[in-house]
Amino acid sequence: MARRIPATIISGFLGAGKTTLIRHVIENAKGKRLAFLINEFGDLGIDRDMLLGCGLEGCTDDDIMELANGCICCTVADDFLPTMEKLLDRPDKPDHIVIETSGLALPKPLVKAFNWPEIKAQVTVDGVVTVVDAKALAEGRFADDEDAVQQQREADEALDHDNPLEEVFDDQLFCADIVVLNKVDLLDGAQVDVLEAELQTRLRPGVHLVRSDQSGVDPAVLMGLDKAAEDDLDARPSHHDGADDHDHDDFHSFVLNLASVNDPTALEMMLKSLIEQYDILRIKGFLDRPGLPRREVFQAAGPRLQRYFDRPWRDGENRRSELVVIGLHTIDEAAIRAHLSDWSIPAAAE
Ligand SMILES: Nc1nc2c(ncn2[C@@H]2O[C@H](COP(=O)(O)OP(=O)(O)OP(=O)(O)O)[C@@H](O)[C@H]2O)c(=O)[nH]1
Repeated sequence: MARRIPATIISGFLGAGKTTLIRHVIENAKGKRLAFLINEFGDLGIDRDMLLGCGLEGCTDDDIMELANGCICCTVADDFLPTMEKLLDRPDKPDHIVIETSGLALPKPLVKAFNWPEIKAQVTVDGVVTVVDAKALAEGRFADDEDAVQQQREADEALDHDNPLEEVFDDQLFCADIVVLNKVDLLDGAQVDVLEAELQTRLRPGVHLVRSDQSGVDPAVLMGLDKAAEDDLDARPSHHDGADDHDHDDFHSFVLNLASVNDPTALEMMLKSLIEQYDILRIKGFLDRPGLPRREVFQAAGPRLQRYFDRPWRDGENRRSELVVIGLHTIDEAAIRAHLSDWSIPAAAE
């Protein structure tokens, strides 16, 4: 058989640092021809646009393909396979394929898809890289809050008490060939030591863990693992083994269309308070700042916010302020929209 193209799957919970890692891989490609498939939860393709906005070589429309329509693990046949076929039909085949899954995706169904005959003949899963937000893990964001579970139990005996955040996080860890413990800059060394020791006990035997700040791991450490992950699915346990897909009804996302933002600090303060009040998991998107030539990226991963300017708005481009919000299915979208009514574009004008 001709040499198959290696594919690396980048997994990791919402906001862990997957796109940051992809950017780092692009910056350190060293002449390798890489193709990227980017998938995200929610209706706006922010990640791909953000990567294209960085203006790097290897960051063109052709290099970065988007897998739209929600979580890759549940849309494999509709979206992933046709996109891969398109990629493999190209005359200039890539040296390596990198796939960023959405933060809510289970990696295992995707790995499984590499056993489809059309794909298996040409591509193999070199490895699954799982990025972990060290700070979020230290804050216990993926573990059950015992008080909340108890309250729920008292309120409704029939409720399913599994924690969807923990399940997704576990599945991403169980499937990993290597784990990147990212955002260690937000913790002190002793905290990272404790976290790393605890995390290591949850990984499959032989899975290594590397620490990082800004996902700054040498791509040579992550790529070239040669694991052929599609051939050892049984070694990768999942909370969802036996089910065809997992329940994205556990999560909800919506898009906020905002007016031009004159006072970003006030907006930021409002969003910060909404994140705390409504336990928003992730916000990301772009802001239009009147009079300024560049669009502003806005990010929130849990309670931590970030803003920075990326590329200039293009001539004739519709300057829009759009943010994707992701939370659990219980998130009160109407209340969040009501709090932001002063910033919002009236529906008719959208
Ligand atoms: N302090 C700190 N922030 C980081 C680090 N890595 C990434 N971030 C920030 O965390 C936020 C989320 O990073 P992304 O790379 O977009 O995360 P992601 O996993 O691609 O997010 P989703 O695709 O939405 O799941 C951004 O604001 C990053 O700038 C890090 O090592 N330290």
